[in-house]
Amino acid sequence: MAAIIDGRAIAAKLRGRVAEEVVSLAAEGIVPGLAVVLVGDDPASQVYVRSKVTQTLEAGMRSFEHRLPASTSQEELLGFVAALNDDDAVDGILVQLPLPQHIDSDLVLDAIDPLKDVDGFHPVNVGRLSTGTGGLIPCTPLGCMILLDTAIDHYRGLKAVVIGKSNIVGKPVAMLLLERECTVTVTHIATRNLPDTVRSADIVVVAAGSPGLVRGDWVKPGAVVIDVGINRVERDGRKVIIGDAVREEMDHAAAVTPVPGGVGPMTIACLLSNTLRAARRRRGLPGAVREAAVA
Ligand SMILES: Nc1nc(=O)c2c([nH]1)NC[C@@H]1CN(c3ccc(C(=O)N[C@@H](CCC(=O)O)C(=O)O)cc3)C=[N+]21
Ligand SMILES: [Mg+2]
Repeated sequence: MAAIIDGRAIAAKLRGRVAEEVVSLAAEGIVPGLAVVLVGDDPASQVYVRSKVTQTLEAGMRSFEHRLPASTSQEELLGFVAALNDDDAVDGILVQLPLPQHIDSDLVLDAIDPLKDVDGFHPVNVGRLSTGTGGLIPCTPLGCMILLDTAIDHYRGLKAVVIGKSNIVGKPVAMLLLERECTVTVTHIATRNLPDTVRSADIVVVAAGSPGLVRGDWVKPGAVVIDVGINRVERDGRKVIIGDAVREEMDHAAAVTPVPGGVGPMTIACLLSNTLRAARRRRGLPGAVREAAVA
């Protein structure tokens, strides 16, 4: 039977550690603050932003929630980001994606102060990740690594197959696996013989946004499967959330993450940890939770 990696419990533990560090920072008169900017009224985004705000407050940090109308112009949003860059109470800035069609998200991400870029999407942080020179690491990939750490002691030489090549998950998680000296193959929707490639993997990270893509016979016995997919589908007339892997077919895996309750909760816990890290870094204080969580 595959072990089920309990993302909810591991995320709760990480949030607890962040909260403890927030208490010790408060003794030095520092309260980390996270600004979350939501443009428009996408229902899924509203739910995520609500969780982010609640969990930020629960960790003892300041939350600045900004809801802007869908009609906000690119110039207005850029001006807004500039003001948050200049606001000393703001340690972390997250602009919720996706943005409305008329806004160029790359321009907006480029405008965020890299030191406050808790999503790790700014080109400076992307570059720092690829050269292994510090910087802020994207939350979902960081969460994947913390979950993997519960199932894997030695990464060196293991074969990792990433399915998905997004800037948000696929590419950065590949970099983190490479950093651990895995042999990394990044695959995607155009990859030929995808099942055969996946069958060679000791570690499978699937972030394809394709419900039930990874079947049991794609997965080598003893492999670890990290499922990043969050797909809202209808099953027997009920709306449910499923991942990119068919979990009922994964008994022969060593460990798998559930959906929900796997990677998702880790994403927000890592956002809080990145905010704490940004607050320390900006003041020239040494590291934060991440070093302890991802050695
Ligand atoms: N700038 C930016 N940064 C993000 O990090 C970002 C974003 N934009 N846009 C949307 C995606 C999605 N995302 C999730 C966060 C938490 C869960 C989560 O907590 N999921 C739970 C609940 C799932 C549910 O009920 O919807 C779970 O998987 O168990 C999922 C997805 C962050 N995102
Ligand atoms: Mg999940």
